Amino acid sequence: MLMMDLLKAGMPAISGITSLLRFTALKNLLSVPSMLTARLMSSGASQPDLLAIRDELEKFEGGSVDLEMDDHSGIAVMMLNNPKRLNSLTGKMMVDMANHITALENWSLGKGLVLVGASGNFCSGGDLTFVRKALHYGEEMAAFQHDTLTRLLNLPLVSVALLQGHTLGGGAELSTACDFRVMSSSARLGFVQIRMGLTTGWGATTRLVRLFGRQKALAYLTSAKVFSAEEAEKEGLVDHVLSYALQPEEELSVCKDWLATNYCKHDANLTQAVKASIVQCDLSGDLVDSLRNERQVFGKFWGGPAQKAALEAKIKHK
Ligand SMILES: CC[C@@H](C(=O)O)C(=O)SCCNC(=O)CCNC(=O)[C@H](O)C(C)(C)COP(=O)(O)OP(=O)(O)OC[C@H]1O[C@@H](n2cnc3c(N)ncnc32)[C@H](O)[C@@H]1OP(=O)(O)O
Repeated sequence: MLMMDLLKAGMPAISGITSLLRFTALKNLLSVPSMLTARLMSSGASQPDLLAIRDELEKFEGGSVDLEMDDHSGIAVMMLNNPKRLNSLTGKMMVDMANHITALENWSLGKGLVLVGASGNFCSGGDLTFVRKALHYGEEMAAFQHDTLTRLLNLPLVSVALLQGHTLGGGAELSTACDFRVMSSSARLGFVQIRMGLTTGWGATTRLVRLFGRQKALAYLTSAKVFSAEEAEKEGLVDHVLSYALQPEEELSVCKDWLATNYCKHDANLTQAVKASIVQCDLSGDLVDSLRNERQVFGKFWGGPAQKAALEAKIKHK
């Protein structure tokens, strides 16, 4: 879908070089089957009905995901915005993110993307208010998130997650769907799903094995260790730690510069071509099979006794 179609679909007017996209109900945006869906169809597996799932998820309101696309620098910022709940994701935020990724897939001037949370926190996972109401809907939510985050990973842009404050559970999963991770020196990062009576719901098992190998993936997911920035850098979990105490907005600006000066300094067409070639090399049936298996396992635990006990216990992942 082209930018013109987005405008027709009801986006606010674009002013100057910055395209500020805040929209909630672009129902047509997901009508183009994504690469992942197309592969599921061609592999003959039963196809998740992403449009129906999107309509269900949209009912779980709260927060937003906002997108700013700067045509001049070619760098976009996608912000998770649910700060009172440390930017944990509601169903509506998942739908917002999916819609924005469609816009980014069609951004011809784009080179890079920063994924960040509002007010100094990246994301503390699924919004537990949403989670409690959606205990019947685990595999469907997982299918939707797998599609969205595979599309994020495969964007023709160089992406970086800026990890500030808390990056926990699903938040840590989101960070693995970006090409790079930059971490604030005081931030914390942990794959705490097992403490919540769960396996990964948003595809991080598959991505962690591909990124760091099976041994590290096993260690992160079974220990539920919450890493400091220093520990995360030593592990290779993050690519860069911001060295001095800055305000969250200053860190965003430093992170954008880090991305722009290192990986987005060349022509947009070329940058996109390099990323698209890498995605092409990386695509294999294994990814689809692995994600399908991952969400079937997740579906067995979601809504089960261990998750319910964890929700009762109101655990803090310190
Ligand atoms: C479905 C995805 C699933 C997955 O597959 O991975 C998950 O992500 S499950 C969720 C995993 N995340 C959690 O379990 C986070 C639990 N919260 C904590 O551990 C702590 O809140 C914290 C993140 C360590 C922060 O502690 P602290 O600095 O002491 O702040 P507060 O605890 O007072 O938090 C402030 C405020 O935010 C609310 N909050 C935090 N996380 C969530 C969340 N995931 N969902 C909803 N709300 C969240 C917290 O309840 C506080 O609100 P108030 O109580 O109203 O002040």
